[in-house]
Amino acid sequence: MRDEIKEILITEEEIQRKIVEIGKGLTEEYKGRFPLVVGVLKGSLPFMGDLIQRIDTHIELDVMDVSSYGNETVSSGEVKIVKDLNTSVEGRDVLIVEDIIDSGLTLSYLVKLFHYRKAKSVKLVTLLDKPEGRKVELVPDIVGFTVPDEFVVGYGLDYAERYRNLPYIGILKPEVYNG
Ligand SMILES: O=P(O)(O)OC[C@H]1O[C@H](OP(=O)(O)OP(=O)(O)O)[C@H](O)[C@@H]1O
Ligand code: HPA
Ligand SMILES: [Mg+2]
Repeated sequence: MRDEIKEILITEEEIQRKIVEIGKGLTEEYKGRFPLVVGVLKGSLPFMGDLIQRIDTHIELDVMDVSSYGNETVSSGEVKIVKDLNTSVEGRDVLIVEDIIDSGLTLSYLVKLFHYRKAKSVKLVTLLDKPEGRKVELVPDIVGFTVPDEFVVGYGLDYAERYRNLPYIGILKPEVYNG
């Protein structure tokens, strides 16, 4: 374990077991429907990469980069599209894949955007849900784990772009971001 990590919240094994379970459910749900799976950069990359291998039916993949945090631990509240999809969502079953829902600002923006762009359905799967962080009402369709109101890192989640490559989810020691 790295020195800057106070505690491991979710181990690598727990994450991978959960992904198999979520993948089974999504396989049943999307069989014969060719959903557009949208990963939200950059945090969702490890989760999306592992999850799609557990969805045993045809999917199309795209990514979108939306940012509201910059290098801070608190959302600025302003959602910026850094990179849009290459694919039209019109008439498509869209599955958004996220690493975490915290304030809900990023995802409520995306869900509204895809409805506005006439998606047939929009579902949201997130590895982590931090309900105490919510600033807008948003209930994800599928949640891997519920986490406490602390800044978590690892498995895609960063602090100032670091720690995304940890295979587990951990809590950072406060002195790391308080200087
Ligand atoms: O519910 P919210 O408060 O909106 O927070 C969740 C979003 O914030 C993080 O992304 P970030 O903007 O940090 O970009 P990143 O994935 O590149 O780290 C995370 O990956 C989610 O996309
Ligand atoms: O707890 C978090 N950790 C990392 N990135 C985040 N983006 C929203 N919440 C978090
Ligand atoms: Mg981030």
